[in-house]
Amino acid sequence: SNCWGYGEDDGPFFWHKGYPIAQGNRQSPINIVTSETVYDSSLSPLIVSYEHCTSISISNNGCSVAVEYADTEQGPVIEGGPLSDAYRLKQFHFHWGHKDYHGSEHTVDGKTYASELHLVHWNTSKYQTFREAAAASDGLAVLGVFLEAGEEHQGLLKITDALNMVKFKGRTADLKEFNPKCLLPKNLKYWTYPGSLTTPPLHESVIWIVFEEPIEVAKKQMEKFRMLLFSQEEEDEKFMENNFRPPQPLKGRQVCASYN
Ligand SMILES: CN[C@H]1CN(c2cccc(OC)c2)S(=O)(=O)c2sc(S(N)(=O)=O)cc21
Ligand SMILES: [Zn+2]
Repeated sequence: SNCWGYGEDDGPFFWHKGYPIAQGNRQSPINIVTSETVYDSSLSPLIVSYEHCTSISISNNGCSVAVEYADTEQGPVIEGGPLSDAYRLKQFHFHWGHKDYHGSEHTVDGKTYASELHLVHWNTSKYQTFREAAAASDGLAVLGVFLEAGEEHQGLLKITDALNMVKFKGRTADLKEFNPKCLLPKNLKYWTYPGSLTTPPLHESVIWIVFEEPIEVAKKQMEKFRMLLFSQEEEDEKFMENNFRPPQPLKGRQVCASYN
């Protein structure tokens, strides 16, 4: 099991002890200062090809809830935008807070959102396995989507209705044919910058693509994430919430905007 977490004695401020890269030069998340982003006209539109979506399962891995995808040639891929290669979807997961006013990892001019969805992809053009890609500087591409409290999100219902089946750490449930395209915002304007995984092992291997427009989810859908547990059955109940890392130093990186 992980020796890191989000508590007072194993949370983000302690991670550097086991993972010195935590104090590296391209750590994530960051606060996106919109006045300092640079419009990059060379950024082509992002191409999201999620047609063949063979989701397998949804699981509580003790730090988040994740939906895993089969690792097949014709799986869901993204390309274009800041990417020089094709990146295949491996899993998506969420980060959220104790209340709706916070919970996202990236912030925008200091604004926090209720939650942040991460769709994790790996570079299948250059690397043979996910593990190999996860340690390479251009190995991963993660799409970040902000969630804010508002109208009920129909596409997310299949996920939020499945959460009671994976309440405890280590639990997995079938979740077939879930196409996450419905979780993307209407407007695919994005910011992009070179960063890292936001949890240990904190590899500096992620090209981040963060959409500006949040999606709306109902308060009762957000509440369902907060009834998940960090703990296993038979352990003291610890509600899974505030599983987000705070913004990290930019260290001179430039954040590019896909739009002017
Ligand atoms: C526990 N969370 C991570 C698990 N993974 C991971 C990555 C690389 C190596 C590895 O073990 C060697 C596991 S992961 O790729 O699924 C991701 S993506 C991600 S985030 N929040 O930056 O999008 C965190 C993690
Ligand atoms: Zn994440």
